[in-house]
Formats: sequence, C-alpha cells, structure tokens
Amino acid sequence: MPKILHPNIHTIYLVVIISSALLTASFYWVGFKPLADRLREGHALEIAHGLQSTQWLVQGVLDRHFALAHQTASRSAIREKQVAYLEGQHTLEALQTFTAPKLEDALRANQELLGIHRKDPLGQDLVSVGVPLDPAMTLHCPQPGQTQLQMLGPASLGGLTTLLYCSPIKHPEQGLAGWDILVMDAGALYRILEQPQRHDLRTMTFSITDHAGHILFWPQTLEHAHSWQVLLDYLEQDKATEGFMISVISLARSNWQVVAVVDEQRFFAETNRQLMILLGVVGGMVLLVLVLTVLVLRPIIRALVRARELGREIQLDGMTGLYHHAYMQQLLSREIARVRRYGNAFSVLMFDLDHFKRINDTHGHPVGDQVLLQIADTVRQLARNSDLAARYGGEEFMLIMPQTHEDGALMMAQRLLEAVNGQPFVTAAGPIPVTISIGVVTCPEGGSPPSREQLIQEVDSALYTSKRTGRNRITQKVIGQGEGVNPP
Ligand SMILES: Nc1nc2c(ncn2[C@@H]2O[C@H](COP(=O)(O)OP(=O)(O)OP(=O)(O)O)[C@@H](O)[C@H]2O)c(=O)[nH]1
Repeated sequence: MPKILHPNIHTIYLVVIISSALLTASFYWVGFKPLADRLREGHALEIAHGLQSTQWLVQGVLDRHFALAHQTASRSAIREKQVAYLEGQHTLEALQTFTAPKLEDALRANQELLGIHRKDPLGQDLVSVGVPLDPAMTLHCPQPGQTQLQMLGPASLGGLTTLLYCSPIKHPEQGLAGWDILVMDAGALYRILEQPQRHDLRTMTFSITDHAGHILFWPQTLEHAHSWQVLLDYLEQDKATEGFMISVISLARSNWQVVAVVDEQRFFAETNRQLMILLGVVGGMVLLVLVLTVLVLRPIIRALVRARELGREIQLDGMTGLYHHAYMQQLLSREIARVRRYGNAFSVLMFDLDHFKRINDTHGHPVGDQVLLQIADTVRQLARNSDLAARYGGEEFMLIMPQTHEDGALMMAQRLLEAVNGQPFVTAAGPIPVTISIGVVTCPEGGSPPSREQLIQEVDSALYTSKRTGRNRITQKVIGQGEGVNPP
C-alpha cells in the first residue's frame, strides 16, 4: 500500500535557503575571494613600484650632483690657473680674482649648485663662492687616501638642507691640483619623498637613511608620526613593528638606502572597506531574492499542496484513509486492463467483519468506528507497497494484489485472518475480539481476466461462501477453476 506523500512546504523553503547559501558561497569563492586576492597582490606591487620609482628618482638626483661636481672641478681654464698658482706663477689674490667670477657663473647656471669652496691639494682654502660653509663643521675633504669624487653628506646651511660633495681637481699632466667642496640643494630629494605623500599621507612613507642607521631625509610635509618611530625601531632592531611593512632598496655611489614604511592596516583598509561593501550588497541582494522568492512562492506552494491534498481526499475514505469504493472501481478497471495487456497474474481479496452489528449494538457506533480504524491499520501494515486497499463498504474491505499468484494471495489472506484473530481490538469499551471472513479470487498468469463486475461478483460470492460456511475463514477461487474454503 503506497504511503500518501504530502509535499512539505518547509522542505521547499529549505531548498530555497540552501540554494541561496550555495549561491553566496560560490560567489565568495569564485568571484569575491579571487578579486580580493588580486587587489591585495596589486597593493603589494604598488608598494614595490613606489619604492623602485623613488629609488630611481633619488639616484637620478645624486647622479646629477656627481656630474655637476665633476664638471665644475674639470673646467680647464681655472684649473690651469690653479696649477700656475701652485707653481708660484701667481699670487693668491690673482687666482681669486680670476677664479671667483667663473665659479659664480657656474652657480648661476646651475640652480642646484649653491656654493663652491676651492682648496689646494693639502686642503687650504683658496676661493669661496655662494653659500658659506659653517666654520663649526668638521669636514674631511680631502679624506686620507681618497682621490675620488665623493659625497660628504647632508648639512643644514643658510636655512637650507644641502648635500656636500668633495670633488678632486685633477690636471692631466700635473696630477692633483686641489679640491672643491660643493654645496648642493637637497630640496629635490624632499620633493621626491613627498610625491607619494600627495596621494596618501598616512599609509606609505618613503625616507632616505644611511647604512649606519641615521634618518637623513624624511618628508618635510609629514610630522614625525607613528611611522617615524616605526622606522627608528626598525633601524635599531632590524625588525618591522607589528602591523607595519618595511621595504628597503640601496642607492648606488653612496651608503644610502631608500626605506618605505607601510602601515598595512591603513593601506589595505580602503580596499577592505570596499570589498566589504561589495560583499554586503551581494549578500543583501541574495537575501532580497530569497525573501521575494519565499513571498512569491508561498501562496503558490500552498495552493499546490492544497490541490494535491484535495486530490488525495477525493480518492480516500474519510474515516480510514484507505481508497473509497468509487475510486477502487477505477483502480480495479485499470488493473484488469493491465493484466489483459501483459497477461500477468493478479488477485483480489475482499473481507467483511463478522457480526459487526453486534459490536455496534453492544458498545455503540463510536466503538465500532475504532475497530474499523484498527482493521484499516492492520491492512496497511500487511499489504505490499504495490497493493491497493479500499474500504469497499461499511465494514467491507477490498485489496487488489497485482502480480500475485494463487499461493501468494492465500498467504496474504491467512496472514490477515490471523492478524485480526490474534488481537483483541483495544477500544474505549475495552478489548473486543474480532474475526473476519475472506473471499479471494486469483486470475492466473496468461488467463483471461473477467470484467470488473464479474470479478467483483466472483470475490463477493467467495466471501459469501466464507460467511455461509461458518465465518472466520477464507474461500479462494481461481478463475477457470473451482472454489475452495480454508477454515481458520
Ligand atoms: N460503527 C460503524 N458501523 C458501521 C459502519 N458502516 C456500517 N456499519 C455497521 O455494520 C453493520 C453491518 O451489519 P450486518 O450487515 O448485519 O453484518 P454483520 O453484523 O457484520 O454480520 P455478518 O456480516 O453476517 O457477519 C451494521 O450494524 C452497520 O451499521 C461504520 O462506518 N461505522
């Protein structure tokens, strides 16, 4: 006997919710996460590029300074004059008169060149033009054993941050003719360091330090904020503070390096915020679709469920839940048609409660109803899924057993008889013993099944035989053969 399945509205909602969750999860894994990873990778590249371009720009300034210093020291006319002075051909005054205007010309021609202080090979001052040097400053130009152009380092002169270079004046034949201390404007370096700050003042700070761990240049527009302390800690301990990232790149021709301090949280905060907004919007949309789906589907599902229930109801007997008489007629006709086509065996069983009137009369109809319900349950339990059970009349039941031979049908009838016999039915009036009389008709395999009316008449007649011969028994008939009674 098939179970009646009612589609569960909660199951449908559950499916909708699970689908939405799967949709959200696939959006996260296939769309959102790769996007977030790419953006983060992009940020890492941004840092690397920022550092690289800063290094190039700073290196460009230093190279320009070197070129300028070299050029100044190798101007031949004043170099020759200086050699002649060293050989005693001129006075110092004559040298100064000749050299100073030419060096001043050089200052005018190169804005970055702020001062030139020319010395003899032993370091004695000869000529000075432009921004003066601080007498309190100890300058090692020339450095012992050094004959190359070199940077001396940054110095604050005349209210400006400058870079000092020590450049040898070399004569092709006479050798070393003296030294220039060149004062260069370091403003260009600040401008380079401040360039990234214009875009973002908080997250990425570039600076220039020397290998000894001194901060030489720091963006002038930026206060000594938290990242300054982070850089100091890094230079001291060679380790980045938690939440910060430090990238370093060395500069050629100096002991300098460009250092980027990145406030990771702030750097990624904007991206994270935008990603969260995106996730929120998509999540909200999924939720909205979910709610709308539920709202739209709800009445439709309810109507479908109700329609299905109604369909069932019109096939079923209201009290027992088995098929009712009229529907059983249809089922029987269908089964006979199937057997006529495929030639398989099938059996029909009909049974009736014995002396049921007595139960009703003695205990009342409600108690009789309780017995009928328990009979229906017994049939449901014993029948196969493929069997079709009906309450055929008041206390009369029918069971269609497709693909069931004579032996199988008798076995089923015996089980039913024993099941009813073997249990006193529990009712409001106490336990009541019940017996039934059964008629079974089998249409054997390959046989020609009778019409529906004839079949009902045959099974009814078999049932009548069971009643007539003493009740509580089975009468079996095989179409085309005789009738046999099986007492309990
Ligand atoms: N409680 C209850 N009784 C019903 C229902 N339908 C039919 N009956 C009763 O079933 C009884 C049938 O009685 P009878 O046809 O005389 O048969 P019987 O008393 O069972 O005797 P036999 O069939 O000859 O063994 C009647 O008392 C009906 O009122 C029902 O739905 N509920």
